[in-house]
Amino acid sequence: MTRKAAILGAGVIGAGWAARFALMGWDVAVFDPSPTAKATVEAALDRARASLPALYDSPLPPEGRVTHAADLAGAVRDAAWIQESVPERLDLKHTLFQEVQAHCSPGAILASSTSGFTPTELQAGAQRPGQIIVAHPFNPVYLLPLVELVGSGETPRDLLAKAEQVLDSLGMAPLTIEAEVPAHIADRLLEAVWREALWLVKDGVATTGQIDDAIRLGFGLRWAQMGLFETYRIAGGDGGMAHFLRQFGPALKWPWTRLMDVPELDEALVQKIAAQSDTQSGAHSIAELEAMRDDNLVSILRVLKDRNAGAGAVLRGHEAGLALPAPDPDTPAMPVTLDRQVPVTWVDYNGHMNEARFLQAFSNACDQLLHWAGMTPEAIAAGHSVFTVETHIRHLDEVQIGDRIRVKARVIEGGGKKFHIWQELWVGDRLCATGEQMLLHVDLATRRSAVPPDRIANWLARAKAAHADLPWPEGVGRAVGQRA
Ligand SMILES: NC(=O)C1=CN([C@@H]2O[C@H](COP(=O)(O)OP(=O)(O)OC[C@H]3O[C@@H](n4cnc5c(N)ncnc54)[C@H](O)[C@@H]3O)[C@@H](O)[C@H]2O)C=CC1
Ligand SMILES: C[N+](C)(C)CC(=O)CC(=O)[O-]
Repeated sequence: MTRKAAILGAGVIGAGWAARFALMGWDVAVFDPSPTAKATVEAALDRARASLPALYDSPLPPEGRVTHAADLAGAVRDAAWIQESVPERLDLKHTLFQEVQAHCSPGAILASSTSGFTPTELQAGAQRPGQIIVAHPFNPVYLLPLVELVGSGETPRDLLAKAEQVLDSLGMAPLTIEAEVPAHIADRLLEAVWREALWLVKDGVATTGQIDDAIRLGFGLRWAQMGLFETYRIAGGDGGMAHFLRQFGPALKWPWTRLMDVPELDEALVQKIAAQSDTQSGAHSIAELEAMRDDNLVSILRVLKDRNAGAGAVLRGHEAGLALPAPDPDTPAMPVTLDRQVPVTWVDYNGHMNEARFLQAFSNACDQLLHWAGMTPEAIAAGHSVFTVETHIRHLDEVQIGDRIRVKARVIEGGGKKFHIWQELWVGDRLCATGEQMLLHVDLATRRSAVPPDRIANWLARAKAAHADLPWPEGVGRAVGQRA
């Protein structure tokens, strides 16, 4: 499959898709007649570059090329994935699909971002109905993994399977929905909450700020990691879900909510909500709010990744496929042991990468080298590990948020009980830090030093021999306060 995506409509959602595809290495052709489309895509790319790579501890593929096509035919030609994100109007989408199918490959995936239309509605009047599916994303598309994937009876199963594969490769989480219903799953839930929130404001029960606090200070934190059913199972105590349903079930019929009743969005209500929203958030521009949202999402997602929970589990799975290739230990060059972007969470009050993060980078890079040498989770489970006994870090230049850092390693001593490693942290051609560490191989049963298993010993001894003729690094063996 060629890795070219066509993005039709480049507003909030189309620009987000363009950024997600491009940062995952796809070439992207955008078609949107609006004179502001280019700027919207550029802004989304900037936000994505500042956030998406920061989710990962491995390098993303080289960024794809983003071009703006003069016409729709030029955009969709040769594209393997065509993503429609024009306004939510069925007539507009029908006209667009007819033109797309006249020019695109019949094998291409033709996906709609629609929030509410079903595939059967979208396919009406199409030349090849089975080619059109729903791939409903969430804003910001370059950070949130969920995509609701829906086909109709006309949709070949292998097309959905292919779509799932592509979305997986983009680091996204396709949720394939068998039933065709208006608004799929997530927007039905969101609409119920949204309707209720509008009533609370209209009835003067709560302000927009109070409602947002009620979500973000409480159940919003639970939903990000456990969703609704798992959370309520716990709320049933040891009696679990059955007890929860018996206890709170009756409230559903009292009822606590306004159910399907929709408040009239007359000018007075629009003004009331808009004024409250201005008071709540008007001090910030939309761009500032987007940056805050993205920084917070990156931090939340990274914590979830560490805990392998919720969307963090998706990230982990995707990252496993992005790992650096293992080097040949006999190569007479320092291998790159870490290649990543500096995330916002690594920056301190001085506005640069905090000293503790240099140790983290060197520690992760050292673990990577040892992993290549054979110190795998299985080897560790069998009792073979290392303990660090000494570390010396020199900070030679500042590292900023978003910088791409590369660590290179040299094995000075290896193969026996001692493992002496020299590491250099580079940003482009700037050497920003060096780290020198002495580690001891240990037997985890006795927790005392021991020679490593042959496989690990041989790999490290070969790397040491391969590195031996490299120029001796300036700074090896330095101590704090040493006279020049
Ligand atoms: N905004 C949101 O939160 C979400 C929206 N969606 C869905 O994504 C779709 C797009 O929504 P938004 O990005 O919010 O809309 P938007 O209004 O921000 O962007 C729509 C873009 O389509 C362009 N456009 C209009 N006619 C076109 C045509 N014939 N060919 C190419 N481009 C054309 C417009 O110039 C505009 O840039 C809708 O179907 C919506 O339901 C899905 C998930 C979330
Ligand atoms: C408001 N909306 C229906 C367009 C929202 C979505 O479709 C998904 C989202 O990102 O919340």
